[in-house]
Amino acid sequence: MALVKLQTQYFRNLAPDPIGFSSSFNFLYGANGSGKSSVLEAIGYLGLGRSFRVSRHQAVVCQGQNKLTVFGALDSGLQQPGVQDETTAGEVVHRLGISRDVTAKETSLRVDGEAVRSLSSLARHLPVSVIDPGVFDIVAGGPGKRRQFLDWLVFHVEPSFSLSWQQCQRVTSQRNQTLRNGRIDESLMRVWDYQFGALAESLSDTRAAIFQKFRLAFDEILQELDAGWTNGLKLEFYPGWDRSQSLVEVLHSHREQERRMGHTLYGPNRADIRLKFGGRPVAETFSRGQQKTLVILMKIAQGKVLSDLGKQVTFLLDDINAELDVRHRTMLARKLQDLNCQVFITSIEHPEPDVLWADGQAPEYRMFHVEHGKLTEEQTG
Ligand SMILES: Nc1ncnc2c1ncn2[C@@H]1O[C@H](COP(=O)(O)OP(=O)(O)OP(=O)(O)O)[C@@H](O)[C@H]1O
Repeated sequence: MALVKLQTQYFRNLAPDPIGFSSSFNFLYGANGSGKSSVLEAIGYLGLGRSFRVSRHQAVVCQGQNKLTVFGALDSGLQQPGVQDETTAGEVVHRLGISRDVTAKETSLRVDGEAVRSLSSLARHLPVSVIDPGVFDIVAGGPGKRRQFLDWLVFHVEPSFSLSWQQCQRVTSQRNQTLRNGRIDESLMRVWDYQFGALAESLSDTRAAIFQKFRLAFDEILQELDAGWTNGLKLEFYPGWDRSQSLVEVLHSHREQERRMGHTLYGPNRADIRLKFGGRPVAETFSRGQQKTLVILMKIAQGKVLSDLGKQVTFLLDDINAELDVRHRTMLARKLQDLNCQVFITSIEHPEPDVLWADGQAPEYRMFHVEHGKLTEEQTG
C-alpha cells in the first residue's frame, strides 16, 4: 500500500490543505525551515505513532495549539510481481488518522473511521522506513538502535510481535522491581523467571527467524553490489543471552550479579545485531563512508524482505544529500525503485531525477516545492 493523500492540522508549520502523492517517487524541495522535514515527520507519525525527530509530542504541535491531527489515505500501491490485487489503482483502501492532545496527554487513533486502541492496528498498514542523518547510529550507536531496526521488520512481518514484546517488557519491569527489593524473595523471583523465560524464548525464535530472512536478503544485495570492501563482513543475531542454555538457567546462575546491578542483564531486552568485520566491530574498522553505505544496504534489505512478502515500504529520505554522494544516492534510488517502494526525498536544491536516472529509466514521480509549510506541485515531464 502507499500513502496517496495526507492532511494535517496544527502539525508544526504545515498548512492544512490536503496533498496528493505518487505511490512511487515524491520529491520535496525548498529553503531551510520551509517545512520539508515536517511533511516527512507527519507521514512518519502515521506509520510510527510518534515523531522520528523528537521524543516530545509537544514540540510537534503548532505553537499556540494543544492538539495535532494527521490523516492519511492509502491505495493498494505499486503491484508487487506475482501478487493479485482486486482494487484499481488510486482507489483508497484504508484511511488512517492520529491525533494527539498534548494538554490531556491523550492519543486517538482511527482506522477506516473506527477508533482503535493499539498503535499496531494503525502502524501495520504503513511500513515507514526513515533514512535521515540520525540513521547512521544503527552502526555507530548502541544495541538499542539495532534492536529497534530489527523489531521494526519483525513487527511488519509478524504484527502480533508487538503484543508479545509489551508483555515481555511488563514482566521485565516487575522482575527489576523484585531485584531492587533488598533481600530477594527467591520463590517470587522464580515465578518471574519462568514467565519471562517462556515469553523470551518464543520472542527470540521469532526474531531469529526474521533475522535469517533479513540476512539472506542482505547477502543477495551484497552479491549484486560486488564491492570488495564488504568481503569478510558478518551480521549475527545475538538474542540477549547464550542460547546453548535456557534463559531460566542463565538467570538462575547470574542471580547475585543481577541483584547487585538491580536489573535484568539477560534476555530479549539485551538483543543485538552484531556487525563484524574480520572479527571486530565494524564501528571500529569501517570508514564513516563505509558505515553509511552499510546502513543503506541494511535498510534496502529490510525493504526487500517486505517486498518479497508483497508489502510496499514507504521510505522517507530526509536531507541525505549531505550524507551520501551522488553514486550512493543513485544506488539507493534504483534499488528502492526495483523493490517497488514508495519514496519521499527532501532537498534544498531543485531535485534532478535525470542525474539519478541518467539512462532515462526514471520511475513515475511527483515534485513539490515547499514554502512556509505549503506544498505546490510542479508540473513534470
Ligand atoms: N511546533 C511548531 N509550531 C510552528 N512552527 C514550527 C514548530 N516547530 C517548528 N516550526 C517551524 O516549522 C518550520 C519547518 O521546519 P522543518 O524542519 O520542517 O524545515 P525544513 O524545510 O526541513 O528545513 P531544513 O532544510 O533546514 O532542514 C521551521 O521554520 C520551524 O521554525
